[in-house]
Amino acid sequence: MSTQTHVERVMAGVGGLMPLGGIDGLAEPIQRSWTRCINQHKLHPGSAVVAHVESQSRLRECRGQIEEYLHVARAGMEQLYKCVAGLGYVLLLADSEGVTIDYIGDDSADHALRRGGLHLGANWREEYGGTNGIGTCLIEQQPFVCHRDDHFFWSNTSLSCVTTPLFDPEGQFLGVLDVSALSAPVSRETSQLALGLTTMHGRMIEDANFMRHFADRWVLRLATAGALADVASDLMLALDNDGIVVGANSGARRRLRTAAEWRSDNADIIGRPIADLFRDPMDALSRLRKPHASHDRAVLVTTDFVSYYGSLVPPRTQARTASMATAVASPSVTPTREHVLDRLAGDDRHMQRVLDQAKRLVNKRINVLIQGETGTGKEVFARAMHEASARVDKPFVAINCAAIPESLIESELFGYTAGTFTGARAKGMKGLIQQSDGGTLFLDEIGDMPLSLQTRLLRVLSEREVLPLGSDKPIAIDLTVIAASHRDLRRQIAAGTFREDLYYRLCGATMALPALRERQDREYIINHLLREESAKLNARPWLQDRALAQLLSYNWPGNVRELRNVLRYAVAMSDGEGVFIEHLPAELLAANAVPRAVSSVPASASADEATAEPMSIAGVAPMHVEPELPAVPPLPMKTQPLVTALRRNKWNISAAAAELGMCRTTLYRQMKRYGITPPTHW
Ligand SMILES: Nc1ncnc2c1ncn2[C@@H]1O[C@H](COP(=O)(O)OP(=O)(O)OP(=O)(O)O)[C@@H](O)[C@H]1O
Repeated sequence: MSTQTHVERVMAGVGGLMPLGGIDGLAEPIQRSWTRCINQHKLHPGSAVVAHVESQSRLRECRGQIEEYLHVARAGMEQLYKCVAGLGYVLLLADSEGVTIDYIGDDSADHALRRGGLHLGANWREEYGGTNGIGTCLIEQQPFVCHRDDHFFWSNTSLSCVTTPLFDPEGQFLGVLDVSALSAPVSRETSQLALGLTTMHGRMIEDANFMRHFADRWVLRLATAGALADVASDLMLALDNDGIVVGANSGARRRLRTAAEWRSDNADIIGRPIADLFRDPMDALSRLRKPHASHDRAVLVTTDFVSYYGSLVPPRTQARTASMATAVASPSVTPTREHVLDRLAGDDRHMQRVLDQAKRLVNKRINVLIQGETGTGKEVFARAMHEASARVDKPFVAINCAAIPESLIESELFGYTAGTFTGARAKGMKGLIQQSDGGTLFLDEIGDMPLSLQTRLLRVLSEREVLPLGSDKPIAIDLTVIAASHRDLRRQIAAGTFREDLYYRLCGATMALPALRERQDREYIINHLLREESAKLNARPWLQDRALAQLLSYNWPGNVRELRNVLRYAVAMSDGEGVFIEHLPAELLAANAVPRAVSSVPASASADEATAEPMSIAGVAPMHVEPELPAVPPLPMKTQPLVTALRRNKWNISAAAAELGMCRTTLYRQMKRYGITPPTHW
C-alpha cells in the first residue's frame, strides 16, 4: 500500500467513514488509537518514524522497578520463544511506561530489529510510535493485535504485533508481553495463533508470579477443566489464616467481581471471607486440601454458580504462620526482599558496596549505625533494611532524638505507668521503645541524645528490657536497633558528650552513605525521584536534556532531600507535560552559573545550615523551597493553581485563599505540604 493510500485510509478511519478490516472485536481499539494519534498526539500517518530509545540509565531504572518480576517474566518469554523460534518473531517485554525492558530475538536480524525499534530501550508509547501493539495495549489493557496497516505510521505497516497486558499480584497493570514480526505475511491468520500463545504465556507469567508473591499464604486454585486442574487454573485466590481473601489473579478479579457486583454493592473480592464463595466452606476447603483425584475436588462457587475443580496449596514459607484449618507442614524459608534495598541506588560503586553489606546484615539481628550528611537518605535506608527483613510485618518506629524536647524524651522513649505524672494519661503510656517490640527501632540523630538517657538506652540494648518510668518491673523486648547520625560520634566520644560503650553497642556494623554530589548514579536518583513526584501530580515524568544537565552539575548541599524538593517544585511549575529548564528554581541555575567549592557544606553541618538558602523561580516571583517537608500524602490538588492565585494576589494569603475558595489555614497547610513559601521569609 502506498503512503498516500495509507494516509487516506487512516484519515477516513478517524472520520468513521470506512469500515476497518481488523479481527473481530479489535477494530474499535485501532480506530480509537488512530483518533488519539491525530487529535491528542498531533501525529501524521505519513511521517517517517524514528524509534524513541531511552538512555541506558533510564532503562536500568525501569528494569530495577520490576526487578522481582523480571526473572519470572524472562522464564515465560523463553518458553514462548521456543514456540515461535524460526518463524521470524521477536519477543518484547515492555513496562507500564512502554519502555522495552527485555527482549529475545534472532541475533542475525539484530540491525534491522534495532532500526525498527524492536529492541531494548525502545519506548513504544503511542505518542512516539503511533498505534502499535505495545503502545495501544498500554491504554486498552486487553489482549491486542496490531497487524500491518493497523499501525498508524505508514513506515510501521510491515510489522505485525500481538500483545497481552500483564498484571502484578495486586492487580496493578505492570506492562505488556509482545510478539512481533518485522515483515509479517499479509494474512492475519498467523497473528491469531500468536495471540492465543501470547495470552497463554502472559497468564503463566502472572500465575507464577502470583504463587511467588503469595508464597507465605494459602492459595486456592480453581479451574473449569477438571483434567487440567493441577496444572492450569483459571482463578487464583490467596487467603490469610482466617480465610480472608488477600490476593486474586486477574481471572478471579474479573469473574468473581462481576458476580459480586451482581449480588451486592461490595465489588471487590479482596478482603472478603472465602466463606462467601462456597455453600459449605469448611467442607469445600477440607476436601480441596486432600490429595483426591481432581474429579473429587469439584466445588460449586456460589458467586457465579459455576463448578470448578480446585486445590488448596498450603503456605510454602513461614513468614506468616500457617494455622488455617489444621496447619500443613511447610518448608521454612525466610523470604528475602532484597529488591527493596536495590531501589535505593543505581550504578554507584560506593552505594553498591553499602547495599551488599546491608543485604548480608538483614535478618542477622545486628545493630547498625548509619552515618552520612543530612538528607543523604539515612532514614530511607533504615526503613528499607526493615522492609527487606522478615520483620516487615512488625513496627518500624523512628525517633528523632534531636526533635523531641529533652524534658519529654525520657517518657516518650521508655513510657510510664499509671499515676506517674499529674496530667498525663491516666492509664500510663507505652514508650516508643516498647512500641517497636519485635520490629526495628530507628534512632535518628543519636548524637543529640542527652547523656543521662544514653545510659538508660545502653541498659535497654544490653539487657533487652525496658523499665517504664514509675515501674519496677522491667519488660522484655526484642528489637533490632538502627541508629543514625550526621555527626562524627568518635569526636563526640573524645569530647565526652557521647558514651563510648553505647557507641560500641550501636555499631555492630557501620555504614556511611555518600553525599549526593559524590554519587555516580545521580541520573538514576533524579529519574527515580522525578517519577515519584510526577506520579503525585499526575504529570508526565519527562525531563528535558538541558534540565537534566543542570541537575547533574549542581552541588546538592542538601543532598537527596534537596533534590526531591527541587523536583517537587519543578513538577509543580510545569504544565504536567515534562520538566524544562525554566521550571527549575532560579537559585539552582544561578548556583550552576557560579561554580561552588564542592566541599561548601561540611559533613557536620546541620539540616538548617545545609538547606537554608532560598530559591526562586526563573522569570517569576522568587520562592523558597523548604528544606524539610513532612511525608507527602497523595496530593488532593495540583499546586499550579495555588501558586498562580498567590502570585496574582501578591502573596496575600487571605486574598489568595478567598480566590481559591478555601480558608486561610487550609491554604497555609497546602503551602507547607508542597513546600511553597513567599519570596521572603515570614
Ligand atoms: N534513595 C532514596 N530514594 C528516594 N528518596 C530518597 C532516597 N534517599 C533520600 N530520599 C529522600 O530524601 C529525603 C531525606 O531522606 P532521609 O530523611 O532518609 O535523610 P536523612 O539522611 O535521614 O536526613 P537527616 O540526617 O536530616 O535526618 C526524604 O524526602 C527522602 O524521601
